[in-house]
Amino acid sequence: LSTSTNALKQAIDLVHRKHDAATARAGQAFQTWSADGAAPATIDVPVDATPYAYPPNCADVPELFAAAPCCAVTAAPLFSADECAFIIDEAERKDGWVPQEFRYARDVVQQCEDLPEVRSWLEAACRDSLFPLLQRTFPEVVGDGAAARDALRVFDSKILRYDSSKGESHLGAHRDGTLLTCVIALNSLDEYEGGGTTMEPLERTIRYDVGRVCVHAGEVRHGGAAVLKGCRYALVVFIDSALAFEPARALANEGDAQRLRGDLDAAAKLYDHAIEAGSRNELPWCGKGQVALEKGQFSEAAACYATAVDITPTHAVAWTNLGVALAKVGAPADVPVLKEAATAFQTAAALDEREPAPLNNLGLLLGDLNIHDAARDAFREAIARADGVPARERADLYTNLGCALVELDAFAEALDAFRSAVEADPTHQNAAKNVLAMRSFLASSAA
Ligand SMILES: O=C(O)CCC(=O)C(=O)O
Ligand SMILES: [Fe+2]
Repeated sequence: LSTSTNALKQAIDLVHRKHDAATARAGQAFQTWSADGAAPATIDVPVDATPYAYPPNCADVPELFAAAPCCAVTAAPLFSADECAFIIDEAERKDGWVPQEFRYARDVVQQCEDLPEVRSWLEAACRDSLFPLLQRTFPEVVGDGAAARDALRVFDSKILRYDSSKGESHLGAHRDGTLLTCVIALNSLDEYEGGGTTMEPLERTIRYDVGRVCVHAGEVRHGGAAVLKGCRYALVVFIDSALAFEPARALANEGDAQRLRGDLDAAAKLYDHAIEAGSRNELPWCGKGQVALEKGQFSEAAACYATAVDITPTHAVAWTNLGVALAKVGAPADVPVLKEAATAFQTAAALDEREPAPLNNLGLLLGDLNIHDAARDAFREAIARADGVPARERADLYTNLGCALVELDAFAEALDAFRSAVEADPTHQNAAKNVLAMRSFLASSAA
C-alpha cells in the first residue's frame, strides 16, 4: 500500500467508527426502534406515495439511489390535520424559534428534541409510518425486514417556520448531511402562497397539503421555496442508517466538523480523503476552498471553487466564494482576473435571486475599480433583496451604498443611505459616525 492509500484507509476507519458510535442505540435522542422480535418484517403504510423520477441522464444522482426516485410525496395525508395542529401549537407555545446558521437560510426553526410532546409523537410516527414509508420507497437503500427498518436513526429533527410577514421566507438550495430526509407539511396550502419543496434535478417545486410527507435522499439538491404570503410550517426529519456507511460523505462531513472547530489542517486532509474516496458532489471542494480562504491562500481557493462550480454549476454560494477568491487574486489591477470575479458574482446573483451577498461583493469590487455608478446600482439591488437578512448585514449594505453615493457627489442621497443604515441597526458604529460626518459636511458646504 502507498502512504496515501494507508492514510485514506485510516481516515475511513476513523469515520466508520464514528458512524457506528453515532448510530448505536445508546445515546439516541429519539427511541425509534421496536422491542426486539416485536415488529413484523413489513409494516403497511396506509397511503400511496407518488414517485418523482430523476430526469433521464441526470448527472447528479446520489450513488446509493441509482434505482430510486428523486423524491416521493404521499398521495394522501399520512398524519391528520389535528396531529399537525398540535405540533404547531406546542412549537408556538414554546416560541423558541431561532434562525438557521446557514448563509442560504431565511426560515426559523425549533428542535423537536426540545418539545416533549412532539418528541414522543415523532418516535411513534417514525416507528409506525415514516420508517415504513422510507423502507417502501427506498428498498435498496434501507434494506428489507424489521432489523433494517429498526437500524434507521433520527440524526436531527426540527420544525420550520416560513413566515412571509417576518421576512422568514425561504431556504436556498442545499444538500442535507444525512442519508434520507422526510418533510411533513404541517399546515394547509390555503394558509400560504408559494412555499413547498424545490427539487433541483426536477427543476420544480412540489407543494403538498397538511399531513402529507415528502421523502428524498439527503444528498439531492433541494430547498424550501419562498413563501410569498402567509406562513408555512413543516417538520423535517434527517435520518441515517446504522447499516449504511458512505465513506466519501462521512469524510466530507467530518471535514466540516473539524473546520468548524478551527482545525483547518485536519479539515483539509479529510476533504482530500473524501475526494479520493470517490465523492461525486462538490461539497469537499467547497470545504477545501473555505479552508484556503480562511488561510488566505486565494489562488488555491479559486481553483477549489472553480472545480466545485464545474461539478455543480447551480451552486450559488460556490460562485460567490469563487468571486471572493478571484477578487483577492486579481487585486489591485489584474483586470482580466477581476472581470472573472465580477462574472462569478453576477452568476451567483442570477442563480439565487433572493441573496444579496453576491451583489454586495460585486459593488465592493466595482468600487475598488472606481466604477462607482455600477457599484451604487449593485448595492441598491442587494438592498432590494435584504429583507430577512440580519440587521447588521442590512446596515452594511446601506453603508456601502452611502459610500458609493459620496464618490458620485450625491451627498443628500448618501445621507439618506447612512440614515437607513442606522435605522436598520442602531448599534452599527460606522453608520452613526457616517450620518454625523455627512451632516456636518452638508452644513459646511451650505454655509
Ligand atoms: O421546507 C422544505 O420543504 C425543505 C426543508 C429543508 O430542506 C431542510 O430543512 O433541510
Ligand atoms: Fe434540506
